Amino acid sequence: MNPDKKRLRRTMMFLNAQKPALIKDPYIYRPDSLMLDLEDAVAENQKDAARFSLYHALKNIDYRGCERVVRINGLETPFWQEDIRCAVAGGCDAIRLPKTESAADVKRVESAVEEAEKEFSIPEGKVLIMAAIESARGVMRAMEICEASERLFGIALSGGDYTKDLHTHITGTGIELMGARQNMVIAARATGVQCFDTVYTDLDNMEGFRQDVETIHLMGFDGKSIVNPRQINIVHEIFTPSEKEIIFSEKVVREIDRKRAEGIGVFTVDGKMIDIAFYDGAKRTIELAKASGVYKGDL
Ligand SMILES: CC(C)(COP(=O)(O)OP(=O)(O)OC[C@H]1O[C@@H](n2cnc3c(N)ncnc32)[C@H](O)[C@@H]1OP(=O)(O)O)[C@@H](O)C(=O)NCCC(=O)NCCSC(=O)C[C@@](O)(CC(=O)O)C(=O)O
Ligand SMILES: [Mg+2]
Repeated sequence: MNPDKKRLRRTMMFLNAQKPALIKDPYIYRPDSLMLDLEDAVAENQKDAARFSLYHALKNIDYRGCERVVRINGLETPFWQEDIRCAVAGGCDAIRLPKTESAADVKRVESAVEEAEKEFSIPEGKVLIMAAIESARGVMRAMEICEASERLFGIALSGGDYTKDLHTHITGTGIELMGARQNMVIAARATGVQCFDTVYTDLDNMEGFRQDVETIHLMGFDGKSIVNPRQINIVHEIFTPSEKEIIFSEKVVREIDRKRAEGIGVFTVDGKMIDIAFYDGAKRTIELAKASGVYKGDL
């Protein structure tokens, strides 16, 4: 398995691949992933120019550890195959397929990526895939989409197009996204891939943004698509375990190991009932703290 499938992706920041001012140094904001967009941020008559900038940016800029995902145009357009060739030739880490509706959609992208890897002598399996789900049909097929390819690391909800398909709109309350969010995060967990929430476009409403991120964090998402560097710190703060959570998780892991050796199954830590069911969650918190660079312990 490509180890990058499981990498940390709290923030996945969109930027227009055509705009030199945006693509020249976005790593300075330290998002976990960059999503260089060839789709909706690029006007129809600018697709060639955007691909040209994208290729040169991927070839020449050191993005200093930020993952480089390229959002290609949809399969219903004449652009997507050339988008994949340019992205793979440039050395991207992953392809984001918009408007995914079925496993067959993912497989078409998988074949094109395989061909491009051969054509440009890229090691086989290097380029990963993520699928954005932007319709009711896609949400209902989330599980088959998650299982469509060994290269697929995750699925992402795209709320703008999805709510349009649902005959509603983004309200800021999250009510209109509830069913899709729940269905997608369950499908992702059931199949062992990651799950990402949609963008929040009301850029000046930071309190609303914080509430939105807190909600999706509690729902079990791995991270969020974002559109602006001002959104990064809030997502990282909420998705990075706090010192208190890390210390408690360490105690839980150590106590479960100790008590298990003594033949004791249920006990308390800091006044809270603990048994084996808490082990994996505590371990996950420690792994997340390590991946986020905030772990100082020795577990
Ligand atoms: C919104 C705005 C124009 C505001 O610009 P402003 O300049 O007013 O912002 P400021 O805050 O003033 O910027 C302060 C400094 O940060 C720099 N800076 C800003 N944004 C940056 C960035 N993204 N990357 C790097 N740098 C950035 C800026 O250059 C400045 O640098 P400097 O001048 O040096 O100080 C800008 O953010 C932006 O373009 N965002 C990305 C938009 C985009 O790609 N949309 C398509 C994807 S969504 C979609 O398609 C819907 C979806 O498909 C979604 C789904 O799939 O989930 C669905 O269906 O829902
Ligand atoms: Mg969209």
